[in-house]
Amino acid sequence: MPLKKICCIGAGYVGGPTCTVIAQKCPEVTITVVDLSQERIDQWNSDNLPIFEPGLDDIVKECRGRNLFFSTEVDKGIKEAELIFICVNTPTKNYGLGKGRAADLKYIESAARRIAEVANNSKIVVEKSTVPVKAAESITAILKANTKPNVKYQVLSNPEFLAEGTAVKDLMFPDRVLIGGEQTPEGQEAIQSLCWIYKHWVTEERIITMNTWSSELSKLAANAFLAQRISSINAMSAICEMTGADVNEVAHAVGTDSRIGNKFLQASVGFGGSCFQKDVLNMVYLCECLNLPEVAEYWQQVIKINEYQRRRFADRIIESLFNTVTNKKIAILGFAFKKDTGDTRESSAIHVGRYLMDEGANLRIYDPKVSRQQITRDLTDSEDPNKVRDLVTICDDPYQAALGTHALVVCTEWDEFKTLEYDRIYKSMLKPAFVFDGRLILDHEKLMSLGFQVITIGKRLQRPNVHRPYATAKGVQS
Ligand SMILES: NC(=O)C1=CN([C@@H]2O[C@H](COP(=O)(O)OP(=O)(O)OC[C@H]3O[C@@H](n4cnc5c(N)ncnc54)[C@H](O)[C@@H]3O)[C@@H](O)[C@H]2O)C=CC1
Ligand SMILES: O=C(O)[C@H]1O[C@H](OP(=O)(O)OP(=O)(O)OC[C@H]2O[C@@H](n3ccc(=O)[nH]c3=O)[C@H](O)[C@@H]2O)[C@H](O)[C@@H](O)[C@@H]1O
Repeated sequence: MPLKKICCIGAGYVGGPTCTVIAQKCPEVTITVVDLSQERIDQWNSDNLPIFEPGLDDIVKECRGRNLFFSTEVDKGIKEAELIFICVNTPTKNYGLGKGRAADLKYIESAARRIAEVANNSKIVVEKSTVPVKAAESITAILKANTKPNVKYQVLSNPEFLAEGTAVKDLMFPDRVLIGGEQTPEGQEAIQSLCWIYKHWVTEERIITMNTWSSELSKLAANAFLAQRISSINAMSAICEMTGADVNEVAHAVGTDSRIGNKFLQASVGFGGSCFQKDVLNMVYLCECLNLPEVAEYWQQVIKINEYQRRRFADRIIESLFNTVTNKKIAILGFAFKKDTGDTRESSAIHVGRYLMDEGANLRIYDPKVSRQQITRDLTDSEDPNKVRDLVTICDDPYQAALGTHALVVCTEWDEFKTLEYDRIYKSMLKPAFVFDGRLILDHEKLMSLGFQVITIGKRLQRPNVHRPYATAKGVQS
């Protein structure tokens, strides 16, 4: 049951932090995280880790070179390990059958084929990546079809629930660890081996075991439920803006019902991140394949509302700025998909930025953790490569970003945005100076008292003589 050597294929947002925490909690186990990307591995072996996660640097320093190793020697890592985590990316397919909805399993498959090719003793293979139901069956089929004599495999599903920005905390104190496996003696033995790892720091009642398919579906279901809550509160925010209700008050009232709970009810410019959209689309595709069109449509609506929310927010900016943003300077505060991460995958800031650029706005962008290169890559229009050069300035601080602009747009809820010197910012902006708070994090009363015109999500902030073409155009009294 006790394991000595583990390999993790994929040194990304999941593989890196997960194995770092396992290495810290299981000092008697050696863990090698392997990746095809030399650049990523070099970064993991440097003082500049490839991802920003609060608390991660210290643990990496503690374990690296002791029982935690980062390497590009994929085959060696596989050969030596008794248990292999597959933590490769599973993006939405952008070609062929299921394009735009199905998960692309090519990285999973190539990892499985590599294992089958080089393994010369038995392995437990753990699917940690988020995958469609029955992916473990495909991995098993690939492994078994290529099995060498005396090599046996057990494939487990052990989905990861960490959120970026809180990865270390989530890994140290998980709500639950989920392990799915075959309901056979060999399957149960493999499950117990993986349980042995987690039991180093997770109490037994938080380790849930079940059959493989339930485990795979539970991960998709959890993300779909979370995304659905955000779309539900964002749908409410649209009603609030039209009626005078306040979405924070509604969220509070709804969330105090203990059956509903108060988490994930923060209205916003829309959810981003590499997983919610991908996993809900994956669920939609699964339902379509299972000939469940009504169920597919139900989950598709979660994505539709998210797209609607981003578009609606951008439209409010344009309408409030007297129906045109052409040649206007707009400061974007925050580019990451949420605070405390440098990740921009599917960030709503990208979508809002692109909508405004399509209208000819000049963007001045500031984010404390996202690199210039990343912002440039995210906003580059392949059909018009000069657009970013002409319309985007990336700034080193929020004051520089705000200088000479018509409006500030908060896209990420970074704590530092709450305590900026807004009187100084107001003075440096063109008048009327607008603030669009896409995260409901600012002190709106204070901003209005400084002279700002403030527009936010899910709430109408009234001031006499405030220009509100958005509200009046929709027939609402201001
Ligand atoms: N990012 C997150 O917060 C979470 C992600 N997940 C899931 O975990 C999986 C991984 O996600 P991330 O870590 O964000 O992806 P990522 O893109 O950051 O990392 C994946 C890594 O796998 C490497 N890779 C791909 N194929 C390989 C191969 N055949 N051999 C060796 N290395 C290979 C890539 O070079 C890359 O560095 C996805 O399925 C995702 O849905 C689950 C929970 C949280
Ligand atoms: O499978 C995954 O990848 C992970 O996806 C999410 O984690 P993550 O995307 O890192 O971050 P979240 O905190 O869930 O936020 C996602 C997006 O929703 C937004 N959000 C979140 C909560 C909320 O109330 N309102 C809201 O708009 C965030 O700003 C962010 O853009 C889940 O929370 C994790 O449990 C899961 O493991």
